[in-house]
Amino acid sequence: MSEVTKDTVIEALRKVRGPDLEGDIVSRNMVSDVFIADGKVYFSISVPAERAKELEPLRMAAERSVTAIPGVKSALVTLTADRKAGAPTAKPAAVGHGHSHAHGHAHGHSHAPGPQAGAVRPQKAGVPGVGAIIAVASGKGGVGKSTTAVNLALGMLANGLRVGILDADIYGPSVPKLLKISGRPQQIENRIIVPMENYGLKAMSMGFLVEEDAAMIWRGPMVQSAILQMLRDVAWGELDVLIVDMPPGTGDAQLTMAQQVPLAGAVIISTPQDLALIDARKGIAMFRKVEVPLLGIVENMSYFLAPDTGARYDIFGHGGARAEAERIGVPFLGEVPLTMDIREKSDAGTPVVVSDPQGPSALIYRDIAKRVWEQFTGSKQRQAPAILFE
Ligand SMILES: Nc1ncnc2c1ncn2[C@@H]1O[C@H](COP(=O)(O)OP(=O)(O)OP(=O)(O)O)[C@@H](O)[C@H]1O
Repeated sequence: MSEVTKDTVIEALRKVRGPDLEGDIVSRNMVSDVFIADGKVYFSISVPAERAKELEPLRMAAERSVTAIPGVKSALVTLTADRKAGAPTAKPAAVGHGHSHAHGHAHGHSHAPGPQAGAVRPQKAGVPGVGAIIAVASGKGGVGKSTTAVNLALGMLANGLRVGILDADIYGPSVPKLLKISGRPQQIENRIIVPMENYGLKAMSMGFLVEEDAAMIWRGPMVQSAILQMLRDVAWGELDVLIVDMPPGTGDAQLTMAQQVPLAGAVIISTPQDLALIDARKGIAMFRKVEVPLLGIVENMSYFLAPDTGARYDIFGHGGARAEAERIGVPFLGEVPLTMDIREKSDAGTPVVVSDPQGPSALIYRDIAKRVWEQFTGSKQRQAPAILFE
């Protein structure tokens, strides 16, 4: 069977008429970049936000015409909200999110303030009902990012917030295991799926959707598209905060993700070692580049706590992350020791914050959760004057 190419897809889309039957969607510049992998085609069509519902048939027509191409297994087409002509295009000042393209799904459920809702600078559309999306990231793998993300999310929940977690680590999803969730999420209407849940925490992960290793062959654009779908096509409900467990590292994929997800802030996890700190620095530079506020650094595996005596051993160069945070002017959020219970309870899918909620490790995570939230609300206040709709 012949390989499907972008050109064949674009040719097919030239036959789809634009809104009001004027021209076609390709010549009217409404089609995003087209991603093709394994016979599956992904792209979006930008339409004016207020016409999204009415233009649903256009989306369906595009999907049909692409599915009809020989060799195409399926097509996933989404509508994204277009920016109104004349909307401000200036580059954002101190905060804002660089991107002028609104990624909001426009089919029906979008009531989030779009970039045209009176905003002084362009904003990525948020996720309706979700107060803040906060990334947990690390400059490199293996520093305990996922363990910290899960316990931080549960710590925020324990502190009284409504919380969800999105596992954006497509190649090595760990949230299903860390939260002991198996099975597949339910689909409700029109591709919208219900998040899984355990310990009161709503969760979404590629691990729930595809067989293990299936995602390994995916290329960057598919990964981004999958993450944006897990963000926007999931019935998250009302949440104060959605924690995003980012893929480790600071490559192009991470950068694109940091740009595309409407992040309210980022938390960097590092171990105290020099090498990890160099990587953490790269992580910080990445978020600065895309103008996502840095809520702070957590030092993981900061010191060792002996299981029997509770004695503390500073064997990892403890304090490195705090010193680094001070040096570069980023808040320091706290130190998590290396302990047997954190490791064993994570492996068992019963994170310390829920399995031993009054234990010393749980209290440390709750304290960090409190600081992250304080930093977020603080940074929101600092941003407020520039955002009219708030
Ligand atoms: N504070 C801690 N004390 C003890 N063990 C820990 C701690 N933090 C993480 N670990 C353990 O370290 C290992 C790596 O943690 P985790 O999977 O969270 O790292 P990660 O940075 O998300 O890794 P990757 O980026 O490769 O997915 C796990 O076995 C985890 O249980």
